[in-house]
Amino acid sequence: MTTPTSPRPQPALRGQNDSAAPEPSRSRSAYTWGQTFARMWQIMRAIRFRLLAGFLCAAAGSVFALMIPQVLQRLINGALADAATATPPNATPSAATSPTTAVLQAVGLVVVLGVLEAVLVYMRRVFAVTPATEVERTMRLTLFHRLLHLPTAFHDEWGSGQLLSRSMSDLGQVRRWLAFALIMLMSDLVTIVVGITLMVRQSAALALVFLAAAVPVVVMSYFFARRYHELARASQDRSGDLATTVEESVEGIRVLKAFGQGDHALRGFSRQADKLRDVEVAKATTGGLFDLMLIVIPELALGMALFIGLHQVAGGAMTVGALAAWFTTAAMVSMPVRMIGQLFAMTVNTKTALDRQWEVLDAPLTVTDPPSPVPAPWFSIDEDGRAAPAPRAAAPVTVEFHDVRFRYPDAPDHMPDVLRGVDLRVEPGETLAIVGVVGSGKTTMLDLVPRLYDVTAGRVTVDGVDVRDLSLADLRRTCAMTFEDATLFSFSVRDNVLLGAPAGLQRPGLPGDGLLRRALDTADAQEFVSTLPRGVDTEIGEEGLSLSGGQRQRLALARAIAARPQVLLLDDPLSALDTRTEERVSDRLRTALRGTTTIIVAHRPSTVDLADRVALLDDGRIAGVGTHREMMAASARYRSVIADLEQAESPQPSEPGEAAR
Ligand SMILES: Nc1ncnc2c1ncn2[C@@H]1O[C@H](COP(=O)(O)OP(=O)(O)OP(=O)(O)O)[C@@H](O)[C@H]1O
Repeated sequence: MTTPTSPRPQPALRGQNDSAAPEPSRSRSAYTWGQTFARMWQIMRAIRFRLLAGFLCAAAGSVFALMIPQVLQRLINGALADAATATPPNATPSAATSPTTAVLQAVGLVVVLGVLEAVLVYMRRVFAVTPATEVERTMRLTLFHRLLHLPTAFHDEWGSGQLLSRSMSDLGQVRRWLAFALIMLMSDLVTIVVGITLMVRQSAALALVFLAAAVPVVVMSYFFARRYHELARASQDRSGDLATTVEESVEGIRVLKAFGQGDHALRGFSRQADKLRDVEVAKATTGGLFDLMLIVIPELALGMALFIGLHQVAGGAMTVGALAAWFTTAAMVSMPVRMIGQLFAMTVNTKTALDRQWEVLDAPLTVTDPPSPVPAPWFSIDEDGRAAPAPRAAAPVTVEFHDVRFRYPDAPDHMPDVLRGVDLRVEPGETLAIVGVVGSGKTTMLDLVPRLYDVTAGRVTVDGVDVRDLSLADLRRTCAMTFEDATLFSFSVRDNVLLGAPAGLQRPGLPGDGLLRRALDTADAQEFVSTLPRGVDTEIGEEGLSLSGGQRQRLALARAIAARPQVLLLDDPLSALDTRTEERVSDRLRTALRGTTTIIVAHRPSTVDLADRVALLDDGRIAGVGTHREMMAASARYRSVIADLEQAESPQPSEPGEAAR
């Protein structure tokens, strides 16, 4: 089992030092060929009969094609030889022995064999393509399912392009291999075995010459496979890195433009593209050389066989028909031998693609359901003892941090733990603000409640229940969160806002419409949403990019409110709003938050006003808790942090409405 060890690839923007930038060096897969394909077989089992039918069609097609030289041999040695030796030029041959009839029969047979081969090739496709596409779909769903369940730490470590290329191009490669290369590989082997058997029957000596050529081919195949596998891996990894760069650059296109970094980004991108091109060229050259050998060596063997064969015919040890049939068969066997190079290369690419799948599928699920989840006491419990979807009416919960330590898995060794013994109790229904200097671990604290990360030591509890003892579904229904970066999806406004709303309230016309209106109203989003072309049914662009930062932030806030959580976690929720909008939203939030236990990360003194109490996070611990007034009076450190926040607060846009894009 392997996991990537490299950091996220360098994006183009960071490409200024690209020449010196570390090359992503993911650890090589430790899967053997046997392991990779035994695992693939488990997935292919469901389609094995259809694949077998495809293979039988392909093999039968090849055998029919191999029959054609046999027809030729009979024709040359039989009717044509008789006609040449026994029939006087002006004699009228009988219908039974007429060479014309024999030729017509032979041509008819060749046509029938050819048509049969064509029909069988078509049937091979019919049998193979649909199941291969099904396997591709199943594998894609499995991968996506895994990605959704892998811990946040996994996504910190892996570039999005790497995951994109694994779920798109790698799986396309697997489909092509299943639908074509695998079946052709097997049917080519059948062609080679049947063809060589026929060649041995026609002339063992000539067949021996042909077979002798197989020795260097096998030796070369071994070295080719090793080298090609390395190059295929490098190529697939580099195209994943390139996809990450494209994705990051497109996402950050405004930053690149605003900072005039377009050319710079292009240079970084071009260096990455050059590296991919170099690998692709090396791959094509290696494959080309192998193909060359696969053509040259059998051709040399055929040349030598022709020389020996002509001697045998001259000496009467072989008929002309047998020699002609031998060569036609040898030519037909040479074709799959040549094809095998390409099919082998496709198989190597597929092994690499599969290994890249297994790496993701084998990445450990570290944040999982406990073996016996505790039913969340704040949900009403149904007759079967399961937590019912609707939360019990107004029952605010406590949230507590007990001696919590936390360290990011990818943190450098010299860095101390982010949290080093955090103790904090948030009372039921209370709104508590966390204040601290930049990078002190405020967001990290929020992340630990819904288990986006698990504590390294200590406990986080909700109403006394360790969050790790709850099922993830219950825990995530209990909490709703807004993030500093307000991510929206390419859905309608309604679907974005009701994303986490209780099940059953997410379709138009249901009571969810009231919930939607209230959530939009609280986040002061109702007015701008009503100006959108289709109101709440307006599809918003990819990641909501067609909205301003302030609009996106308000929709994200509405989404958290509409989830009707017991615990609301707000990471600097008003940062993109202008002063007047912030005041309006703050007023409405104060009412909406009543009865909901809320932790709010405050980067601005005005956000602190929303809170009943404030906790100062300093040096990895809670250095004090109290009302803002108490903290101002009691803690010099708090005063200094607040002073820094006031100073850092940037000038607000003067226009009412929202912050500029
Ligand atoms: N995924 C991660 N992997 C490694 N280190 C991280 C990760 N996320 C955050 N950190 C580090 O952990 C520390 C705390 O980060 P966190 O985002 O919790 O701070 P914060 O107080 O919320 O900062 P800010 O005020 O800027 O929002 C920082 O030093 C940060 O660099």
